[in-house]
Amino acid sequence: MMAQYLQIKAAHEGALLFYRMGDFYEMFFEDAVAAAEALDIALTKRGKHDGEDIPMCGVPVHAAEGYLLTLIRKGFRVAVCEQMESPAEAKKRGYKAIVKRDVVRLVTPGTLTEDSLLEARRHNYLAAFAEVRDSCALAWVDISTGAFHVMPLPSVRLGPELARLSPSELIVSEAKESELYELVSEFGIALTGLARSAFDSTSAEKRICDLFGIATLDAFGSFERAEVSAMGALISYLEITQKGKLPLLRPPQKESEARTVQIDAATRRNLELTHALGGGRAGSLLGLMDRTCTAVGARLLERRISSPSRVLDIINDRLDAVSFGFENMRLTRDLRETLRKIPDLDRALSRLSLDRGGPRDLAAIRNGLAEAERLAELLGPQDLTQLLSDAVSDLGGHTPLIDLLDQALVAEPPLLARDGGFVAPGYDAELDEARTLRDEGRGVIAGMQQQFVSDTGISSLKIKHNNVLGYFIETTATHAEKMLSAPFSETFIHRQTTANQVRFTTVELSELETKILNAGNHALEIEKRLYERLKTAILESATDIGQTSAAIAEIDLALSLADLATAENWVRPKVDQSRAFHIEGGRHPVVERALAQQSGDPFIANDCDLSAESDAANIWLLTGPNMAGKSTFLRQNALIALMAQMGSFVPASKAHIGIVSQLFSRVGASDDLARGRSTFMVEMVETAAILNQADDRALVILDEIGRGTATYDGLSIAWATLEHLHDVNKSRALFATHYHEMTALAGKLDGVDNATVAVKEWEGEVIFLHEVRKGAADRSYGVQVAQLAGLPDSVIARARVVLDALEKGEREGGATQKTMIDDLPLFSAVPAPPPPVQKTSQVEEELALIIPDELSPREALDLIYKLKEAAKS
Ligand SMILES: Nc1ncnc2c1ncn2[C@@H]1O[C@H](COP(=O)(O)OP(=O)(O)OP(=O)(O)O)[C@@H](O)[C@H]1O
Repeated sequence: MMAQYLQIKAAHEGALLFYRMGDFYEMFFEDAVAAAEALDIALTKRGKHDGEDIPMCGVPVHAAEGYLLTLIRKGFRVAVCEQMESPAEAKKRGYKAIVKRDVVRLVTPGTLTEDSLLEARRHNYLAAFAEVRDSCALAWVDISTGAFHVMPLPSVRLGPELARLSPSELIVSEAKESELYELVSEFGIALTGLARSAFDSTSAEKRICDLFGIATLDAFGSFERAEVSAMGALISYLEITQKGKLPLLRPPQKESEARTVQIDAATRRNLELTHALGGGRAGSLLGLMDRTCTAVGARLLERRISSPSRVLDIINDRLDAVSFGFENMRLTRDLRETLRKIPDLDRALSRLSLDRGGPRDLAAIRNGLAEAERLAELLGPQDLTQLLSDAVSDLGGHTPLIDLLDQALVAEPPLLARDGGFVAPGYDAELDEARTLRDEGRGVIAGMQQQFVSDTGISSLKIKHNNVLGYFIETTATHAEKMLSAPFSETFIHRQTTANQVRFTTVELSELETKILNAGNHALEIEKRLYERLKTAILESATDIGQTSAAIAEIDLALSLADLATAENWVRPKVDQSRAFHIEGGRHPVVERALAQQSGDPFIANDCDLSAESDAANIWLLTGPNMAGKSTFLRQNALIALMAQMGSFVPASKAHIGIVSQLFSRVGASDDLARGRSTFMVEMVETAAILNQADDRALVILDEIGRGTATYDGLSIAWATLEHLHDVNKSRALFATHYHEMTALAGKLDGVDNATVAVKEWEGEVIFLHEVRKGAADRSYGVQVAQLAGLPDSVIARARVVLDALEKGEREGGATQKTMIDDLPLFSAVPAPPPPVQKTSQVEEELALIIPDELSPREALDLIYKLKEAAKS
């Protein structure tokens, strides 16, 4: 057996081998050591190899999925090796024959299909990046849904695309593995190197044609060599991991960077589009916007947020659909009730195609398609928008399949086909008979016993069962003679005589016995056969079911956005080809929700107008105190543009947006120590990317550029950056800064306006109004904010003295500033107040004296009144 293990293991280097032995997957040698640690399970040993103990650990087959998930999350790949025959079959080949085993599947992060291993509301992409001569391409699939896409992609754009798609695994040629390692690991993606041959574009073309059963790739459009190579590599990897059983993929859809808003990785992170800075979905725009009722709808929402469109017709079609839902809220509610009942058709289909499905997947298809027809009935009579009417026409046409599944399946089938019990009674006569025999076997036997009693006249005759004889007829020895002579001896065949009993069988009884014993197995076999038949019927309609599923996703998304817009009081934006950017009463959706939940404070809505003449810039230079709401304002405007272009209503009272082609944001500072970059370096790298790429259709938000270095260096960089954005990039931009000197630029550059976030000063404290107004701020109120944050009073007092001195110095001219600093009163000038002594209150003192166990209920109540009084004074 070890020889077999080692041979299989050698063919699957780099993966943990789950070696099936009966009801367990066992692991040996270093696999066992690694898995035991990763799974926190016991490490034992079994036998010896080369004189050494063999380390071993195992997981039960029925619980294997959970362990698989942990291993995959921890970065392992797992080769699942099954027994290909039963031990009895092996024995037939010889007493010492080893059960045949083979790897049936290689489980990797990008090739998961089980519900328990996947997030229902997120795609799980496997991507491949290929380079052919000077051109490159990226292809990606989600084998759990069949989605398949490809696009040409210059290698410099790989990072942003990986950030957009966030695949679980990326395949590259072995030669590129080390070059891309750093980039890919930054996104937490598993990197897999494949031999160059997997990327060969000539054999790739054949592989794609074979998969889809087409003669030439032209059937799907025209593709560059690099695209073909990337798609071919994906398919060849699927062949390796799925051991030849290929998932049901849709024909590859060609995507183009030119059709979606370009958003780089840093901007995605900063704007917290699909993940909050803390890492999770909660707190992100996606988390806030997701009101979808179906998993397919949720996945579509994530795709839309990650890839807002810049094609006007597409945007308006989507907005029309949301408007329909918005204007027909009652119908929307009814439709959403129906949508909630629709299971994940795509994932059920994919499991069925890979033979990893079960009866519940059959039922999921039946229920989903039936509800889709219901949706079509509700929507059919309406005056629909283009997108919705296209979707509705893809919902129906499944009646024969639904009828078939309806008749064939019970209402709530079990998970596994193995145990049977999913085919409805009355569907198959043979199955019904087999089940009757199995379930009512005792009843049938009892009937037979009755018959024998009346035939023989022996009232004590019984039919019994034991493990040696099976079913037998038993009479007391007194009737032996009668039974053993004609005419009964012709029917009753003697089996055994004991001290007091004689036992017989009959042809009829042994036939019935065989039938009963086999009935269970027979019923299971029939059910398995029917399962295969139903599965085939479904897979034959896979393309249509896929289309229905896509239509469900579109309808769900449009209605969920309508529901959201109604609940959150959002409006339909006007989107056109102009260079307008005019928002009235704009809000930051996530901050607004957080305020409502935490403090109940209202969010202050603000206007923003960056509308620019053709080929000119329009930039707002935003100054204002710390904590006033500058970053929030910047982000909310970027988010509003993005939401409008993904086809959603927006958090504003009015919005007019001329198509934005690129969105850039440089907000907040973060170190990138892992890549050896300081805060300031990261800031400069990101700013450089913006200045090198932004065009006159870009929307740029820059927050406190230059703050990570010395004041004058920072100011100079910020100044020059703003000028470049204005003169060269000509973008629409929002620029927040604490360098008040920069407000002078508004007078010099046509397209620059000053804006500020208002605060009120009251009794030495700042009150944040969060109102954005035209004009410049005079100061930053940093010291007041520091005081709010709880800096020790001594530090605040000292900071005020230093600030006064510095400001005085500045008023009197920069040259004298050094003298002013030298002249700063030393600490002795402002005696530091003694550190505050923690005073114990009267209530606390009294509390300390209480011995609770010695109090009667009455005394305890009196004490509470007393303490409450004391607390008031
Ligand atoms: N329009 C608004 N209405 C209500 N509250 C707001 C608004 N804008 C911001 N806030 C609140 O003020 C807090 C600070 O906002 P923000 O971080 O945008 O300030 P900032 O001016 O960028 O500060 P800093 O200059 O210190 O980075 C937010 O967390 C939010 O709670």
